[in-house]
Amino acid sequence: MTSQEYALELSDLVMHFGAVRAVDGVSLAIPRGRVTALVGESGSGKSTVGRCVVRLVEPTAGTVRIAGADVTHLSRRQLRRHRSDVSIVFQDPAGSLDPRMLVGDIVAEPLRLSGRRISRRDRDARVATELGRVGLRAEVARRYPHELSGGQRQRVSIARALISEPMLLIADEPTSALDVSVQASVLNLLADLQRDIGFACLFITHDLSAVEYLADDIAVMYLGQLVEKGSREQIFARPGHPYTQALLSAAPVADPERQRQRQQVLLGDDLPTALDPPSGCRFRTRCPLAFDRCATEVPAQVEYGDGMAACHLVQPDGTRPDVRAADTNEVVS
Ligand SMILES: Nc1ncnc2c1ncn2[C@@H]1O[C@H](COP(=O)(O)OP(=O)(O)OP(=O)(O)O)[C@@H](O)[C@H]1O
Repeated sequence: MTSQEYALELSDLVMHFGAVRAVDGVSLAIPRGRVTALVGESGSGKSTVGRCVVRLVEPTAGTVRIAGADVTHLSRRQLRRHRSDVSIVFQDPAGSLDPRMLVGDIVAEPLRLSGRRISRRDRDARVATELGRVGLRAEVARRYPHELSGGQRQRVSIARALISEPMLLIADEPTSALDVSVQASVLNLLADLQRDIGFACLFITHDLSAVEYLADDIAVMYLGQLVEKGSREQIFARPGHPYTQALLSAAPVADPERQRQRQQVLLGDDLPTALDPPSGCRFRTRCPLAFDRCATEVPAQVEYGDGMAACHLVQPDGTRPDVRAADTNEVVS
């Protein structure tokens, strides 16, 4: 693939906040029209990757390319005007929508900021179309955010993000602040819109099961680094990295029979800090399979199936460890 065929390319992206190594050398490419889920626990650096892409923060090092163009050092203003547009939907719609603005003005804001002239009538028509696309009636344009439910507000955020027809959408935990009862409908809406419109998407989530029907590819992040990448099929069927295996074992399974039979690997809550990550493999302090080499040698990213895994126990011939077989760990059935 040439650079143009990727909606997003991150090369060795680094974002340090002082001594906090939030993102520490992430390389990732999303082809146009495809969805990559970026998964990992809270604090692993996922949101910071998304914020670097839309330039809410300026990366410490590395490059961000959108549709082949290096946008790493453009100002946010320049980025906005860039032909290859990128939008973001945040976790909390209440915090990201200005409470003093009417919904219609919120949704139309990207059109105003783009600097292109557009008549009031065309603008209102675009807003009505966009609200319709996300399942809201046109009258909602004359309401304020506080008059809407959480799910409706997140639909407004999605309408605002899509009105400028971005090639790339960053969706940062778009359903995790919502009531469980509406999470699925917002997730389905995003999946339908992505299929209809065909934008590329970086879908940030801590919940692997949420991406099973949405993602083409999955990238797994741990303490600022990617530990595994691969197609959705491969990650679910043959996860290579012990961390991916543990995350999958913790995700709820719909089938009660499978849920009973599977083994869950408990990692505990003791995620080390990004201030002082462990030497060698960063996952080793929680890995049930860690051995001497893991403390001294940073694992290389080896080719594994259709992606990569960074673990001393994964081999390019497809050999992989199995965390459930580890007898040194708390393994529960
Ligand atoms: N502006 C900031 N200043 C200092 N540290 C920050 C800043 N933003 C993020 N961090 C730190 O960077 C690390 C990664 O945070 P980030 O929010 O990217 O993780 P995350 O995986 O998205 O988690 P969450 O799901 O909780 O948002 C954390 O240790 C966090 O405390």
